[in-house]
Amino acid sequence: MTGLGFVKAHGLGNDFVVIDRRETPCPVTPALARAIADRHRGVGFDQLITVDRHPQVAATVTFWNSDGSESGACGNGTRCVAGLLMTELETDAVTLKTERGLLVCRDAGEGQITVDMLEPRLEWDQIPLAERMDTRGIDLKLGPIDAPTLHSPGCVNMGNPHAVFFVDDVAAHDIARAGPFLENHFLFPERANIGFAQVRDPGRIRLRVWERGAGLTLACGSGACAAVVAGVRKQLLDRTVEVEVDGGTLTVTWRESDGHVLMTGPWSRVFDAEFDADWLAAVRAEAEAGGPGQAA
Ligand SMILES: N[C@@H](CCC[C@H](N)C(=O)O)C(=O)O
Repeated sequence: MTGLGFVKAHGLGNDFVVIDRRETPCPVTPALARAIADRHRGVGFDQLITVDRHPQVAATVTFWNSDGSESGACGNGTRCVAGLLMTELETDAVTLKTERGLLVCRDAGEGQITVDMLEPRLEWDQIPLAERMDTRGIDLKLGPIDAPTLHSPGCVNMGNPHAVFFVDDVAAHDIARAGPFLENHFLFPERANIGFAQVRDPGRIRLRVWERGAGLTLACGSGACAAVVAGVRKQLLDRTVEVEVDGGTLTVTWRESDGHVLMTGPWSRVFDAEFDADWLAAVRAEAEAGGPGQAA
C-alpha cells in the first residue's frame, strides 16, 4: 500500500502538513483538509500547505486552515516551505508565489529564515471591514464582565485579515472565549485573526493570536507582522520589534524605505511520512457522500 507523501514541519510550534504536488497531483477540498487536521483520526495541523510547480519561481504555495478554509498568507508556513526548498535546491534564497504575491525568503543563518511579507494593506476595504473606519483603531469594543475591556483594535491585512488589540496584560484575557466571538464579528466580512498584544517596551511585545479557522496557536507569523504594523501606527512601537509568542520569538521589521514587512524566525522539519492510500480514499469517499462534518 503506497500513499501520498507529506512533511510535518513547524515554525515556533505553529504546525503544518506540507503536501508537495510538484510531481503528484492531490486535489485538496475543505473536507480533506479537515480530515487531515483531525489530531486523533488524521495527522493534525494548524495549516495544511500545498506546494505546486511555478514556471518562474521555486513554487506556488497555498494555505488551508484546520477548519478547511483557505488563507492568502501564513508567515510561519512560508518559512517552513522556504526552508524545505532551500534544503532541496541547496540555495540560500527562494521566491515563493502566494495569493498575496511573490515572497522572497532568505537564509538568515543559525536556522532562521527571513521572509519579505511585502507591504501591509491598511485601507478599511482592504482589511476588509464591513464599514469605512480608521484602521489605526476601529470602533469595536468588547467588555466582558470578568476581564478588562478590549477596544480600538488596529486592523492590518498581511495577505490575510488581522485585528490587534493592545492590552495591559495578555494573561488577563480569556482568549479562547473572546477569540471566536471577535473572529466572527460582523465588522469582519471575511472573518479575522485576532491578536492580543502587550507592549513590554517599544522594541518588544508579548503576543497571542486567535487564528481565523485554526483557533489559538503557539505562534502566528502574519499576526506578528500585523501587530508590529498596528503598534507603529499607534505610535507604541519602534520599526523593529522582538515578538514573544507562546512558541518562542520572532523578529519583525517594518522597513521605512519601502514599507515592506520582514519577519525572521526558525523553522523545523519534524518528519516525512505518507498518507495511507486506503485512508485517503475512504476520507474522499466519505466527503463525497456528505459524511458527518465532511461536506466539501
Ligand atoms: N499561522 C499563520 C496564519 C495562518 C492563516 C490564518 N489562520 C488565516 O486564516 O488568515 C501565520 O503564521 O501567519
